[in-house]
Amino acid sequence: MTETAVAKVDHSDGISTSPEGTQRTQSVLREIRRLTRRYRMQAMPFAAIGATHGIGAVAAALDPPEALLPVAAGWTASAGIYGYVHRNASRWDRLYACVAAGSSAGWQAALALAGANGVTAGLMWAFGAALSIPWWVRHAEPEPDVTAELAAPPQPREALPVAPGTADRQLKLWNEHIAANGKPLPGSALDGITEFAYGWKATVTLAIGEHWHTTLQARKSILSVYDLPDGRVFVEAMHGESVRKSRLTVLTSDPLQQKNHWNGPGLDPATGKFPLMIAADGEPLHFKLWNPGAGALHALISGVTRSGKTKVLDVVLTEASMSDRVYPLVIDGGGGASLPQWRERANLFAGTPEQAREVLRYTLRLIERRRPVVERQGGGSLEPSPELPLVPVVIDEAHKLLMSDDETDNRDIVRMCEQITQEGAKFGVCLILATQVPSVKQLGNSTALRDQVKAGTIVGLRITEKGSGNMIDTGDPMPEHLKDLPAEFPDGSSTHGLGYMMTSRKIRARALLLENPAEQPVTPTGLDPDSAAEPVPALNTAKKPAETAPPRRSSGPTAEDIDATVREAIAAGTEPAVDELMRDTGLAMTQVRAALKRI
Ligand SMILES: Nc1ncnc2c1ncn2[C@@H]1O[C@H](COP(=O)(O)OP(=O)(O)OP(=O)(O)O)[C@@H](O)[C@H]1O
Repeated sequence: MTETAVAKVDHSDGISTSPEGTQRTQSVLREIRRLTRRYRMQAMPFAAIGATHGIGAVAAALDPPEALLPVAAGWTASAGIYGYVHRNASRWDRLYACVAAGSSAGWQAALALAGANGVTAGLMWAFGAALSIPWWVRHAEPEPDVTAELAAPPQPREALPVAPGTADRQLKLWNEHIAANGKPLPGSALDGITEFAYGWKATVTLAIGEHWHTTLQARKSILSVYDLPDGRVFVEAMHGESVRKSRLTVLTSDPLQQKNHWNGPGLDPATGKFPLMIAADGEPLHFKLWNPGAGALHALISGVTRSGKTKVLDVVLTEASMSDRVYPLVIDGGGGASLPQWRERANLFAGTPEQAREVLRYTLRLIERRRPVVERQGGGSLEPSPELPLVPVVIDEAHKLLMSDDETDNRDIVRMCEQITQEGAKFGVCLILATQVPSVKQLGNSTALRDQVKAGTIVGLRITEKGSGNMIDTGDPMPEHLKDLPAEFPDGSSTHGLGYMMTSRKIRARALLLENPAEQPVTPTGLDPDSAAEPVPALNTAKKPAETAPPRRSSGPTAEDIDATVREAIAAGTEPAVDELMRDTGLAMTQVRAALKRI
């Protein structure tokens, strides 16, 4: 017998651990995990009935007054569970939890008095089962068809050699309907076909004289040849290879159709990035907060209402606030209604335009505070660390704060944002904006802001207007316009979070979903001593816009506000020169000039 044929034996207990045995155990464990995940909601009533029975049995076995103890503990637990549901769940769940917790408390007492093995226990199980029915009906999910999945051996995500015959079929179809003369890509070759969990990948090489953009244009024909619905074929550049080559991904099933839940912090301090989206081939796409050695990165997240922008910001803010090297500041352009979960959790939270101005001015002053730090380290850019954290200013509904109209003059906010994006990166300060459309118009018509943000990370979710994706068409052509992203998947579920991240991969992806960021812990992070010396604006005392609204311009600063800001800056040591005052106050040149004249 050869050595490899001998099953490994664990001599400590004599259990055979042959590879087949391990595989079987792993697949049983996987199946148990899958069933637990899938049926956890359905199993909840059984857990509650079992706990009620257990408490009743313990109490019945004890004599008074000790018997009171398990009942008291059970009642407290019932009240606690109800209290938790009351705070966190919908009205239906609250009502259900109220009835269930009340019944459980009643049955605990009944079992304690009448004994836990007789008719009372039977009645209690019958009552519990009846009460479970509305729960099961409400939480019933359509059972996915897993017959094929169960019949086939489990497939790991990474590429596998294709089963004989499968590649032949793909190749035959390609050669007959795509690469033949008179077909969309005559003379093209399909190589290196490999299967993965959701389909197959290959390399396409076009005939001499052709460019891979032609393969991109042939996507619809490829879909038709392989008989697939829209959105299942992706063609990507192979950077560093011949322009004739491209990577083809063909999905036989769509992993984006399911929600992909965020499952724990993933920010890597060595690279400054964390997984934010899952691409159509199941690979993660990373959001970069900073570039090691090159400073902080700005970002733009855009998409129509209900496309999932705020949820993307929730993931970004959770990763930031769980890291000991990030100190996030939050501005909610939606008047505090967009990111309410961050009101208490962010280091600073601005819910009104006036508070937003305060936070932006403060951010500009932090940049100034950090100038000597960069000088002390001899130039370059600051590397985020627990002693010197990255300061991202996250602005949701940024278009509301950046766009001006007849009623509102927000040019000072645009100017401050421009300044932060132009100067902040090397001082570890960045701007992360969320707008409805990735257009320069929504950035207050500031091409400076657009150019800076474009150099960072762009996440484009679904939009509805054609000509608006002008910040997205950078580098390689997009496989599809954001406007063409579907609002619903074929099964009728919404496509929230579906879009593209402008990384080296231009492939459809879906953002990870974090249902409730408030459940995640926050890592206390302090600013570096230079930044910490800057007085923090007292936002809680900031007036609401309604109280400050001047008659003509609802949220622009009044002349008195501007004069007061300029006076304060001069009193704090800023030279009374226009440039210096613009830098320290974030005010526009005309505003500073007018204020200096008035003062
Ligand atoms: N990645 C995702 N996966 C699955 N569902 C998501 C995802 N992102 C968001 N959703 C769901 O979509 C809905 C809308 O999300 P969200 O509030 O983030 O949208 P929005 O673009 O910020 O909308 P608005 O502009 O109206 O604030 C939410 O109910 C959320 O649960």
